[in-house]
Amino acid sequence: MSLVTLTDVSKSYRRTLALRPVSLELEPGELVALAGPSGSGKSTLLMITGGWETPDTGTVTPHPPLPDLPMAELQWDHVGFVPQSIGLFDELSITDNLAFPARAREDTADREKLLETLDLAKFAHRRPAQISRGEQQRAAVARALVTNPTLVLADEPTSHQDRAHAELVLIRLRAAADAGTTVLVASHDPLLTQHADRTITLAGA
Ligand SMILES: Nc1ncnc2c1ncn2[C@@H]1O[C@H](COP(=O)(O)OP(=O)(O)OP(=O)(O)O)[C@@H](O)[C@H]1O
Repeated sequence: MSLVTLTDVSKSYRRTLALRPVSLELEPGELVALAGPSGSGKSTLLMITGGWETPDTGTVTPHPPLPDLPMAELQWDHVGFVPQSIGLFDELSITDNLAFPARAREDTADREKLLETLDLAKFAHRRPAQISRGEQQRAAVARALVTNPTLVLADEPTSHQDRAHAELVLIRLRAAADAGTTVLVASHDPLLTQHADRTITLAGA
């Protein structure tokens, strides 16, 4: 039984076709690479999957263990998100940025270990403005994983990483998938295919 079913979802913004109709099933515990040329709709598909954008056509259906609720209501408890824009709280330390999604959860990841795995331990008490863009991006990955979510949607999570740190990010996402989390990663990074179970490629214009 799949975790999420997308059926014929498509989206346009005025005259721009952002996403051609696409159907896909995400299975529990798989890491899926979402590829395709710039502008083919990868971010749009992630936003639709997470319920933050409404498709013009088609449906997004969660299946157990996801609750039968609109996808947008499942963030952060069930759905972790790594946005392209990173989107950390500026006024909170990295540790507190992780504490925020974890606040209502009993079963959360070990935050110290998570930060260590992503080479962030020494930045735990700094605020986002006091660390580099790549470090901020890895903190956004940690935030998405801290609740041990059922589904992670990650938009270009290695775009600000050097090769070694990109590997750390992908290894941690792979570990989440191996532990049962479904992970959908939009990326141009060729390293991703080495860690993914399969690749879905969106057609360009
Ligand atoms: N809010 C918006 N208003 C108008 N057009 C938009 C909006 N969001 C996305 N688009 C357009 O929709 C298309 C798909 O955008 P999207 O960001 O989903 O592509 P992408 O495959 O993620 O691109 P990239 O690889 O460059 O990040 C693009 O042509 C983009 O310009």
